Amino acid sequence: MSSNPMLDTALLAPRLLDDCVAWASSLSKNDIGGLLFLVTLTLTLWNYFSSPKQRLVPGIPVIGGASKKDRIRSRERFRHDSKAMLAEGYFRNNVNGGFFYVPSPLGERLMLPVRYLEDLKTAPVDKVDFVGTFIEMFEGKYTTFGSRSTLHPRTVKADLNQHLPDVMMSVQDEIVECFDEIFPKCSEEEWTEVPLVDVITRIVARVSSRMFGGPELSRNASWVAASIAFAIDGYIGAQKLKRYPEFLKRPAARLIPEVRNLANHYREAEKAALPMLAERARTGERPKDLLAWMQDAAVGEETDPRFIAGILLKISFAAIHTTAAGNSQLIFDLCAHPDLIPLVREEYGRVADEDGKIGKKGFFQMHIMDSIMKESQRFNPLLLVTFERIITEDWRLSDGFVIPAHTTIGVPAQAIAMDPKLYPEPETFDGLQFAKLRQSTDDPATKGKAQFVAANPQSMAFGYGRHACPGRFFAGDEIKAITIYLLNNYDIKFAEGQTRPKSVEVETQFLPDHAATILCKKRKAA
Ligand code: HEM
Repeated sequence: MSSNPMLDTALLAPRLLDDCVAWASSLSKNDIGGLLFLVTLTLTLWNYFSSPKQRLVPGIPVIGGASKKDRIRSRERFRHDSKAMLAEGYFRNNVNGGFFYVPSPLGERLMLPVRYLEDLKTAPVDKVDFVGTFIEMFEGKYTTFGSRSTLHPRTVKADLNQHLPDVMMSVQDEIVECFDEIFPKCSEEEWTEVPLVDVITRIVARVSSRMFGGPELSRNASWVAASIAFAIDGYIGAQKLKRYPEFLKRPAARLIPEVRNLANHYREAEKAALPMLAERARTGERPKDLLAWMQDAAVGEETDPRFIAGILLKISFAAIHTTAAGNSQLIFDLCAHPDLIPLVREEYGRVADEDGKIGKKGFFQMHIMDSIMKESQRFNPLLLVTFERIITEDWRLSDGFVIPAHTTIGVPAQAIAMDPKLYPEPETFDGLQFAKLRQSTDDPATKGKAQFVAANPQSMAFGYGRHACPGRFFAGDEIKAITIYLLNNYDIKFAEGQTRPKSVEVETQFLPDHAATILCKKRKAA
């Protein structure tokens, strides 16, 4: 035998192959079934043992029990009963500042007491990884979800927020057109049943597109449809992929229709954005929209127009279904508490400009609407857990506690919002409580904390720190503008005997019920 191992393998390979072919042709059907099973098992085990493993910190309570069997059961339970599990963990362990693990299909997530947020809020992104949680949740390796580019958060923070008053003027024009074209036709006499979440999602997609690329983009029906479908296909595609072991996900992704559709959505985004970018580059025209700000702020690979078109889809994922969910929940709450509706209409009368539009000051002065939005979000936030991050290296907190590498951390945002230490009667819906708080104090910090857009350890719906949602100021004004247009032009209510639709739990997500409807009637012109 040669002493060169490479050569040995090369010499052996053809014989091995011949032997294998001879052996395989001698196998019966049953043998082949057994062989396939063995190969799958080996690859699954290899995949299991070769992927980074989470280490649990001893002594930290695990919701549902710490034994392997309990954890496997609890991981399944988390798919549809996450809210109760998180509340159990928070109220049993966290009130006095304890950590707890909540098992989930992704593994045991470590829920942190909020006092550690200060230690982590500006941690380096390669060690305390925000985008990684998206990539995991939405199978980003195969769906492209979860971009590490900072172009969109950068421009939303620096440009959109600065130009918000101008943007909101054209957004309000878009809302009028949207209701004309999208909202079901209603009469002044009869109540019409409206599938709320679907209608609001289509309106929010159009309105957001106006902010992304002006009327040219918002009137592009193919783009608007792609921006809605991108999130839905990505979400369903990711759920389907999760059924496969890691080594089978790539081939499976090629067969799952929703994942395959994503390429069409990218094509649609390019078809819409590339001519606009080219025209703007040619003329030097700079309208006040996200596309123009991204074109100006792009550096390096970000300057590729196809890259910008892709980011446009990713920002629509961050902006559309999130805002539509919040807006739908608010409208459900207004139907459940109809006494609040005249107060909102009166407030609008006080703050609106002469032309009926709401300006920068007007949006800020809508304390009643803002308060109801915050209360609605306290009960039904989009996410039960926020501040989700993957710890990539052992991370020592200021008091010496070490979070082991490969741990997904988070904060049980919705459970915190139900803490009687923070809210005197947490289970009672009081739409005006934040407006009263703002009125009752001169302290700017307390007034600030009572706002819908506040992001602090008591109000975690928009996350916290370095990655706290930069789009929340736009989302807040957008929800106000859409809701006030609805209330000014329609009466709304639930059908006789209908109760407030319950939100649907899907792991950490808490989604408005898509099947729920409300009744609408056109208001008589004054
Ligand atoms: C009510 C609607 C919305 C909700 C509930 C929401 C919620 C969130 C949450 C929880 C985060 C993660 C924060 C963290 O973990 O610390 C986030 C991040 C983000 N959101 Fe929103 N969001 C909403 C609307 C929007 C809108 C309208 C935009 C765009 C205009 C937007 C753009 C973003 C971006 C770009 C990030 C990532 C920030 C980063 O990478 O640093 N969001 N959002």
